[in-house]
Amino acid sequence: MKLLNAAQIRQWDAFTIEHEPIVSLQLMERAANACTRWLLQHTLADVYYIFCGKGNNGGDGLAIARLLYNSGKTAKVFILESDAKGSEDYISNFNILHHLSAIPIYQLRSEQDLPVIPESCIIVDALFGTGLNRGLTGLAAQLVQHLNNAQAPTIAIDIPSGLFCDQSSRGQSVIRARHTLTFQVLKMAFLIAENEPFFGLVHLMDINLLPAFPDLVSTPFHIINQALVQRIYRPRAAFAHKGNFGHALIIAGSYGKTGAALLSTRSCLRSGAGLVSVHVPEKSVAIMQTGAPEAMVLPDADATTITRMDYEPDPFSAIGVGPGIGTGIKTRFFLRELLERETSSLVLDADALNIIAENPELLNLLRPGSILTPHPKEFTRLFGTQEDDFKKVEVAISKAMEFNVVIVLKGHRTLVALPDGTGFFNISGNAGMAKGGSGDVLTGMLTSLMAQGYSSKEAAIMGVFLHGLAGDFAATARGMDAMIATDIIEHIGKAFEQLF
Ligand SMILES: NC(=O)C1=CN([C@@H]2O[C@H](COP(=O)(O)OP(=O)(O)OC[C@H]3O[C@@H](n4cnc5c(N)ncnc54)[C@H](OP(=O)(O)O)[C@@H]3O)[C@@H](O)[C@H]2O)[C@H](O)CC1
Ligand SMILES: [K+]
Repeated sequence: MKLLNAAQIRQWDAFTIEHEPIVSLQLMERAANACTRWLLQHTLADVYYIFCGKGNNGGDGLAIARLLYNSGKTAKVFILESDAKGSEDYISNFNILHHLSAIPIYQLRSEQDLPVIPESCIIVDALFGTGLNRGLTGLAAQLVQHLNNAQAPTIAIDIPSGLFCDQSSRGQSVIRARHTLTFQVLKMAFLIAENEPFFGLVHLMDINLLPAFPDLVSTPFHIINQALVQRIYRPRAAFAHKGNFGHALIIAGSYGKTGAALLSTRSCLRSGAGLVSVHVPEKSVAIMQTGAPEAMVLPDADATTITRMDYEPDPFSAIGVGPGIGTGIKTRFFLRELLERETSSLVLDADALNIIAENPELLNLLRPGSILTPHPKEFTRLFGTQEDDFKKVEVAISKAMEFNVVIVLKGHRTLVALPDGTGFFNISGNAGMAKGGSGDVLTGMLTSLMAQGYSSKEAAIMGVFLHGLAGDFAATARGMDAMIATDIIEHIGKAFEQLF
């Protein structure tokens, strides 16, 4: 699914008005109705303090005030005054409300006008939406601070006021909402980690914008959804045999970190590969054969670390390397040797990435189509510090292009950055997965998918989606606090079932 920017969303609005057709005031009414229904269903307050700017976001707020009043609620409206005369639909809604006279309207012209906000009310933030084109200053910034200091919860309409859709809002005055009721589609701002304090829980309000529009525009960003992954997924043929599903190799573990090897191997086994081998330090062999009897074990010559490749890499259709291997000198030599040899595509994770970060020339040895799976800290070690998280997305994509690899930048909204310059955000998964071992599970899954012949793009998109979905099932079964990486593995099967 395409991730549209603010300008494209406004064009979609205009497209719907022209082709449905619907007059824009009615589209605003549709939007306000959706928000009002949500407020009536999900909030218990009997008074709503509705703060409006003078654009269409403010127009939404005025319409919501009227609809809440019609449903028996008390609404008070506060207008952030400015020299602007107001958008057409704002003015229409203002006139309707003015004639109604039952809803008090207060004009905010200076700091003295900022109202005392009772704890028991609900604040509705309809100051600025997708039309924000500069940071908030003056009274607008003071009002935002005033609302953020209030005890009452804030519900933002479309996007928290002051938050830019498509660029960083670092250092800006932004509303901190408990919930955001956003129209039709997610905005990029909601997928970026640094914005977490602002948008709270995001709820999509379907306002029936015409579905034909997104096909008419191009965008570098996409959201990974079930439909996309279903298109990638290839059901297993009934007459297939294990030879049809590739042979995956996991290279992982060191003394005290055999668990990482076990998690990667188990998740690899659970993700469909025909055969799975695992290269571990010699001392880990018994643990691996007991913990993952379906896998074949290639013991390292060294007792406690990965040091040598005493086997030919040719039979393996994909190799995952890194979980728990450490960054010792022999392991570093091993990784260089692996990168220099002609092998199938690699999935590089954890300490493999840390070794590369310390020896950046190794980046030039990466085989095209390899997948790198850094978490934000590993990403910084590899590619330096960026001034904000939007920049991080930009750098991930430019590095994917430069080295012709797929970069999976892990996080709550994992980004799959592709060498063709596009980026795919994953929206499955939950905070219960923010625990040791989750990344090892992803490495195993990606290696398994690559081994089966999925391209690195397909494997990365499908893998992060299934990993998150398995995590969501694990959270349902065990709870976010109690769930562990093994629970994610246990639910990979159920995640696959959603693709049939
Ligand atoms: N697209 C949809 O699905 C629908 C959206 N709706 C709602 O409309 C808003 C977008 O409305 P818009 O009028 O385009 O913009 P805003 O209300 O966000 O902003 C209005 C004007 O405010 C000025 N502005 C921008 N930044 C600042 C600032 N930092 N300080 C002061 N003023 C600012 C700017 O005008 P200028 O002339 O001053 O540049 C904006 O134009 C969307 O978010 C939805 O809530 C529809 O109701 C339904 C469909
Ligand atoms: K808003």
